[in-house]
Amino acid sequence: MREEILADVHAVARRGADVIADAAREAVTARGRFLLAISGGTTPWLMLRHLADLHVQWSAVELFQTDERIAPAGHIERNLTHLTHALLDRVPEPPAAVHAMPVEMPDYADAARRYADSIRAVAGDPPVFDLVHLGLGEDGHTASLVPNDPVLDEAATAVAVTGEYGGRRRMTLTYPVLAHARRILWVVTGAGKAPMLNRLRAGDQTIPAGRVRSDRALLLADRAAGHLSQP
Ligand SMILES: O=C1O[C@H](COP(=O)(O)O)[C@@H](O)[C@H](O)[C@H]1O
Repeated sequence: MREEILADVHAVARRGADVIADAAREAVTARGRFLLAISGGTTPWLMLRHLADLHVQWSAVELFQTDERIAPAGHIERNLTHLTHALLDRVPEPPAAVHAMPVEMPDYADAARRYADSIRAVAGDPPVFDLVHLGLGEDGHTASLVPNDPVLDEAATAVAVTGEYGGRRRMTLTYPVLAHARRILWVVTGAGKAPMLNRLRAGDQTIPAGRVRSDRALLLADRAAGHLSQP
């Protein structure tokens, strides 16, 4: 995994936006479209605000979600709510498509199947995203690949639903999809992430994030998260 340790959250957000915009230009030039999956939590939104200001051919971008909390439309805990405010409300033209995880459907298993179908229809089988953005939880989770959940062993499907985690069930992309991505962009900030980030960098497969393929990955971290622990 390549890595860049930057001064602070603002530098990470700006660099993350630049990396995504560059990847978009490259993908659009090479293949006429850019397939992007964005994670949730709290870290991505500053980066996406910067991204909205950069030159990207949005009409060639298909946007997917890496994970989503099962909650009503517009709920503050929904990643889509923040994605909308940070990016979709700000871009000069709408993306070609925004593929929101259908977490309002009553049958979660059916919802996951439908999302997997829509990914396959756009990104192929196995699906290949141009860029998947990932964050890192303080417990080592990434996307909603959360500790001690059967979702970690899902190899047969691109999308799965977790048990309750932090008060909500969640829908998530699974490891096989992440493994086929052309690029993975890790964006990790804050001192609270330092212990897990060190384990991720060490390739510790006992944490969920450590099981994501690392050879096509770029890590952007601020100094607070990215300082190396003493041996
Ligand atoms: O719950 C989640 O947490 C992780 C980490 O979020 P962060 O804001 O601490 O970076 C995130 O990557 C994931 O998508 C999200 O649902």
